[in-house]
Amino acid sequence: MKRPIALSCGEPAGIGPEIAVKAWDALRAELPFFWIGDPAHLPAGAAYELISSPSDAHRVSGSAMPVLQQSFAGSAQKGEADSANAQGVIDAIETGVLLVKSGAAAALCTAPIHKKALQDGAAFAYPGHTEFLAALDDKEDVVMMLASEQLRVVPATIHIPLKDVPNALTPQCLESTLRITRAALQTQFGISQPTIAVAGLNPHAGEGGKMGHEDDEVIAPVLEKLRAEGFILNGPLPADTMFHAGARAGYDAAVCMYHDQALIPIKTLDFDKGVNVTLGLSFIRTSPDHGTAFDIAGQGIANPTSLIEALRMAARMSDT
Ligand SMILES: NC(=O)c1ccc[n+]([C@@H]2O[C@H](COP(=O)([O-])OP(=O)(O)OC[C@H]3O[C@@H](n4cnc5c(N)ncnc54)[C@H](O)[C@@H]3O)[C@@H](O)[C@H]2O)c1
Ligand SMILES: N[C@H](C(=O)O)[C@H](O)COP(=O)(O)O
Repeated sequence: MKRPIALSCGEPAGIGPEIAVKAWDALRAELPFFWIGDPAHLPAGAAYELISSPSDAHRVSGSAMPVLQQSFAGSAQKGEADSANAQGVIDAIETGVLLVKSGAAAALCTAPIHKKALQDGAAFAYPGHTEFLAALDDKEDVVMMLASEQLRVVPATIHIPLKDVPNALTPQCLESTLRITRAALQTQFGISQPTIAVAGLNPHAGEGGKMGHEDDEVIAPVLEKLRAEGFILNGPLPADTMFHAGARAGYDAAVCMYHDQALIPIKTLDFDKGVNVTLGLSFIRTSPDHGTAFDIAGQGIANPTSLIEALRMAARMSDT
């Protein structure tokens, strides 16, 4: 019997609860998951049933969304985070991690959190799930990949101000990112000899040093070192010509130098079906590629497709 996937509820004031119910309705006959959250945050009339253990998810899933109750101290006014809920949001993620690490759940999928709300309400010390999960899993280096059928992208630096990117782009950071990315392409995506395109940092990949030196002095030497180990790497490439269809046909994943250099192309190409997957953890974790969408929360119009694809990817990657 397939082990269920744990879905943490994310920010109650966001669209997480409503897309969870929509995802359950779409996947009820395909894959089992249980939602870690407070049923009071679900849309009125949602079909749910409380469970006491992940092993109950199968029995329930065909007719109702299985819910593992998580308590919250605040209200859940859609569209406006209540900082009193911050600890409950964090606890739901930690419960999911415990259950996946114990083997009770096959993988963890996380609904969107509102990072500032967690920082304000619970002094959350992490920029996002990725860094928090790495700490919970005692992993120094993990990688955030955004993946869809059209493109896989990895930013070498994530949730830091743009002005801090050049200093954060150390040879160690880039080498670790490339090693984790290649290993995941081989083991999780079944590509034995993956080709990875690597973006430059500067316009025109530095134009031979005329527009910056990181491309020639930091990025290129790392690529040379790894090519000597058998990595198939293209770059450093001018980022503005890496993502058209013809370019994408030439590689299996693109490693970029900072958050938006990676996320703009995939969210432009495939916002509805993009999935965020964390590589380098001891367990499988995926999430939708979007956030809490406060501007539409509670209107019942949120698109569940990215969450559905995130749950499907978690199931595929965990062979559940
Ligand atoms: N995986 C995550 O936990 C995650 C991912 C991205 C952003 N965030 C957080 O979410 C908060 C808001 O971020 P943001 O405004 O930059 O991005 P966002 O994705 O929440 O919203 C951007 C725009 O896309 C729309 N949108 C997003 N998801 C949608 C969906 N499923 N269906 C229909 N429309 C959708 C929103 O209505 C909004 O107009 C921030 O706190 C951010 O840190 C969390
Ligand atoms: N950076 C991602 C995005 O913009 O879609 C998202 O915030 C993921 O962050 P975490 O999974 O680390 O919360």
